[in-house]
Amino acid sequence: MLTIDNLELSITDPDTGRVSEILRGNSLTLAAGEALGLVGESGSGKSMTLQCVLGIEPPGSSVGGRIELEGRDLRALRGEELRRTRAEDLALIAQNPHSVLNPVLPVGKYLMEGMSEARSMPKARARLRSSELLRSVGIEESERVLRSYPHQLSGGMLQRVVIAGAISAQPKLLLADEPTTALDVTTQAEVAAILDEKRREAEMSMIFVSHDLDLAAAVCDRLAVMRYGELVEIGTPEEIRDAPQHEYTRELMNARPKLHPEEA
Ligand SMILES: Nc1ncnc2c1ncn2[C@@H]1O[C@H](COP(=O)(O)OP(=O)(O)OP(=O)(O)O)[C@@H](O)[C@H]1O
Repeated sequence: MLTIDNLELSITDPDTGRVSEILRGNSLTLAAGEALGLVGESGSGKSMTLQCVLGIEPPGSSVGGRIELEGRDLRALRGEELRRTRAEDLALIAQNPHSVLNPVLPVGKYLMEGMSEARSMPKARARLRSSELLRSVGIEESERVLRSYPHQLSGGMLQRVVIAGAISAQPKLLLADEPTTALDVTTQAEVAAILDEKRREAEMSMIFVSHDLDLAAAVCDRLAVMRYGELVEIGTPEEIRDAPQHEYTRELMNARPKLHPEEA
């Protein structure tokens, strides 16, 4: 459903004129309903890859290559078609839920606005649906949460709200950028499990950016390993774990914390 072909990104510094090569001609495909984990160290270009899919790369960027969503050239879309594709077909779950939620609006309003825009739903129906959605991501006191402002809720709760909102728009492709990194460890596992469950139920495709190889392996069908802007290896979590082909993948595997000392 998604094809990325020879994606290149360079960014020119407006002050010095220096050009940095950020992505170096990467290609990958994603099947309908498939989850792909993008892993690799900080600065390897994971977030920038998502930004190119969304068409929100930083000023000074020059992008080469092609990104197709169900045969449509995403980077050629303009105006209303671009707006509609972003609202209906793609959804971003960012690391920090505060970057998505408006601090001066109750979270219920965020959910309802998303729904009314994407699905032209009447308000009362959208409110009921928001409450159902929150319960479906494990939030029991859904009415209280709908009335709460972002600063009144925990990070884990807010990320569940963002996931509920993303799923409700029934996008074709979820783009999750380190969605649990800012949460404490127990909440990380819960939120990742909810994202995984909801995505599978709705049969959505996902690109899951993470520096945590084990977490990505738990929620993804395949892993793509990035280093210095280059995609060095793609495989199933088992292939990556048991038979890594690239030296860097082996380093990444060895660098992860050992949960089970007998693995060492
Ligand atoms: N606005 C920007 N202008 C210029 N270069 C940038 C900009 N944002 C990021 N970069 C550079 O692009 C490269 C890739 O960054 P990116 O955020 O995609 O990495 P990442 O793999 O997602 O890492 P992290 O896990 O730290 O988010 C880095 O070298 C970074 O310094």
